[in-house]
Order: sequence, then C-alpha cells, then structure tokens
Amino acid sequence: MSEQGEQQVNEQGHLVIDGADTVALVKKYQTPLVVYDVTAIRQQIRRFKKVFEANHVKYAVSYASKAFATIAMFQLVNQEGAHIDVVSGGELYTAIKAGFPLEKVSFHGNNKSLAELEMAVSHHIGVIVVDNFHEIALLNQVLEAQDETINVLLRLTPGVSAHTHEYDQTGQEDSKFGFDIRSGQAEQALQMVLQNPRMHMQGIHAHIGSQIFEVEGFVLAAEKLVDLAADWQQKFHYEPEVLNVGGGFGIKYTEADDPIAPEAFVDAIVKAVQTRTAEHQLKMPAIWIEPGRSIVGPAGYNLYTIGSRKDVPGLRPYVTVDGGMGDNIRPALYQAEYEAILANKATEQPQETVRIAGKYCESGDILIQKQALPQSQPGDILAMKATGAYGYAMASNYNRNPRPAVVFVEQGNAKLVVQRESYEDLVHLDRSFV
Ligand SMILES: Cc1ncc(COP(=O)(O)O)c(C=O)c1O
Ligand SMILES: N[C@@H](CCCC[NH3+])C(=O)O
Repeated sequence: MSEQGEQQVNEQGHLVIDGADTVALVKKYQTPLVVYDVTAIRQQIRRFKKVFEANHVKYAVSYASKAFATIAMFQLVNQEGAHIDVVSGGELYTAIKAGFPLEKVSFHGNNKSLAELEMAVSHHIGVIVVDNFHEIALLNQVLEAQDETINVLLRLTPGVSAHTHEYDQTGQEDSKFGFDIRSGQAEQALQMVLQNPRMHMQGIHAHIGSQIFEVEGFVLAAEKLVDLAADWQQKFHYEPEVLNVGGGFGIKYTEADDPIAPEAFVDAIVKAVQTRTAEHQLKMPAIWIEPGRSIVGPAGYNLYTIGSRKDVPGLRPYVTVDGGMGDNIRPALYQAEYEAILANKATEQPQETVRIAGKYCESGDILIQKQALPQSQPGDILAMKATGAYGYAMASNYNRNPRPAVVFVEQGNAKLVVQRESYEDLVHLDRSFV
C-alpha cells in the first residue's frame, strides 16, 4: 500500500511498488515497463466516494478512461463500484470486453460517428453526453432506426476557464466542446431534447479543464450550472436529475506541485451545489464527477533501463533510457515535468544533475530536463513517478518501437495486464506492396 508522494524502499535499497520489488519486476517483465500500484488506485476511488457519502448526496464517480483504458483497468474500476466515461468506440469496446456494466457508461466526444452512436445505443449504455446539434440529429436517427430510447446529458460550456496548461482548457466559450450557455445554444438544445420522446434529458455536464489545483473554477462552474437549472425550471419546468461537473483534479508530478486533496475538491463542489440549489429552491440533483488523472496518475510508474551516456563538456550529462516519447509523450507535448529515481539504488544520495533522454530520433525526446541522481551505470533502472495518466494511453509506435508491457501490482502480487508489443505486432496490419 502506498500514498501519493510516499516512497517505499526495501532492505536491498530497491524501490517497492505496492509490495513488489521493482528490480524483480524488471527481471521478469523487462523494460520499458509500466507498473501500477493497484492499492493506490482503489484508495483514490474510495476517497472520492467517501466524501459524497459523508455529505449524503446521490453521486457517481465516473472514471475518465481516456487517462488509461485497458480491460484490466475497467475491471478494477468495476470492482470499486465506479462508473466510467468513454470517448470513442474503442474505449466502449474495451468496456464491453471487460464485462463492464454498460448502464454505468457515459459516452463523451465532440464528433461521435454514426457507427459509434449505433454501438452505444445497441449496447444500452447509461448515458450519451450530447455535445452539439449535429449529434442530436444523428442520435435521433439511430434511436428511430433501432426503436430505442436513451438517457442524455447536455455538455455545456459554462464560460469558466481553469488555470492550467493552455492545451487543457476545455471549459471556456471559445472551445470545440459543448453547447454555449450565453448565446442560447444550450437552451435550444434543451428544447430539442425535451421534445424528443426517445431522449430522456437526464441532466447537464460541464468540464472546465485538466490538472487544476484550485477549487474556485469547479465551484464557479457548479454554481453556473445550478443557476441555469433554475432558469430552465422557470422557463420549461425542467429540473436536472444529474449535474456532472467533469474531472480535472490536479496531481503532484514534482515537488513543485501542491494540489489540494481530492476530498477538498469534492467537498467544495457538493457544498456549492447544495447551497445554490437551496437558494433557488430546486431539488438536489445527483452530482457526478469524472476524474481520470487523479485516479491513475499517482499510481503509475514507468521503469526504464539506462543505456548510453553523453557528457557535453561545460553543459550537462545526457543519460539515455530504453523508452521515451513513444511511451510518454507528455514532456514533449506539454513540457510536462516528472521526477525519477534509480529504482535499484533508491537509498543512494544524488551526486549529479543529468538530463534524461529517450531513445527516439528527435532532439525533443527528453523525458526530464534536470534530474538529480546518484552516479548511474548502464543497466541501472530508472523509475519515473506519477506516469499513470495519459502515458500509456497516449503511447505510439513512433520509430517502430513496440509499446511497453503493463503490470498491475497489489500487495506484492504482480499481474501482467497488457503484454509487451512484439516486432510481429508492429507489422501485423502491414500489407505487402509487391
Ligand atoms: C469531459 C471530460 N471528463 C473528464 C476528463 C478527465 O480529466 P482529468 O484526467 O484531468 O481528471 C476530461 C479530460 O480533461 C474530459 O474532457
Ligand atoms: N492528455 C492531457 C490531458 C487531456 C485531458 C483530456 N480531456 C494530459 O496528458 O495532460
């Protein structure tokens, strides 16, 4: 068992992840290897749920599976009684393969295809988070063709932009996502759904961004949603059963990060919704959240083997590992920062500051710009911490490197949950030209 930020080391001086010696894991599964601390994932889901339960509100913790979507992860989420959100037919297919209860699935996305909507409706998923007018028409077409009905949430852009990296802002008005509230688009969408006998207007949704450290944005967005609900109650006698405030709760990647606890986010959101609904004399809706990063991020580690080293005189040493931007694009894409330790020398003191480079054919393939480490040798194991969200999920086969294996560890027991890709896998879909 491990808490975010805590580091477990055994008598051999090896980093331990949920009871398993990382050096032994590497011996068995090789590198690059993605390892998840299952206890940490379970704890994180339970922490979110506990706050809702303490406040006696109806709720759903819906894991945003885009952060890490595999069959094993969906099964783990199901064991913890949480919901999931999917954003593609592929994520939905994974949920189906995992045996996930599909009535607990929400389907997001700003351009769901006809085929994706057909798949969602025929599998009777819990709710479609409708994003735009085109989708209302497509969904209606699918529902008529299949003679079905479905629950709908409307995705709204509440005009709240969270303080975060620019690429992650999705709540502001100038966004590709959702119906704009201010211009009246949201109201128009509501009327269309209310008039459609095949769509059950279950509630409203807003997601304001990702890797957010303050509660203010969530509180503001939640208040705006409740104000809108009050307006709709007056105008249309409509009250939402569900108010979904999205995900985006920030995590600690480096010592410089100081996110508030998951409990604090949820508590502030619940209190804001309670207060505002009471003011407007509305029924208290169920509150749904969609944490992705905060559930899997801190629980994940990328393990690499150190290979070559280049000392640039007067500048710095480059220490290269056997992975890089193919298994973690975030440093190259978002200038995301991480910290790493030598997993096989976890008790040794740092002696130098190095740049951790990947093996890909790109100068920008740097995993960590500045990392203090003990003296390292080829063959040492580097453990990058907090890589569990949007790491493996965004992995590619660039340079035709196979994607890593993924191992789940729980109380010392390791289980391979995604096999390492083979060279054969890499050419599997290729067809000969001659
Ligand atoms: C609609 C929606 N819900 C949930 C999430 C999950 O966000 P995070 O992983 O930051 O918790 C995202 C991604 O930002 C999203 O777009
Ligand atoms: N992929 C982004 C987060 C995207 C959030 C999804 N809406 C990251 O790694 O930080």
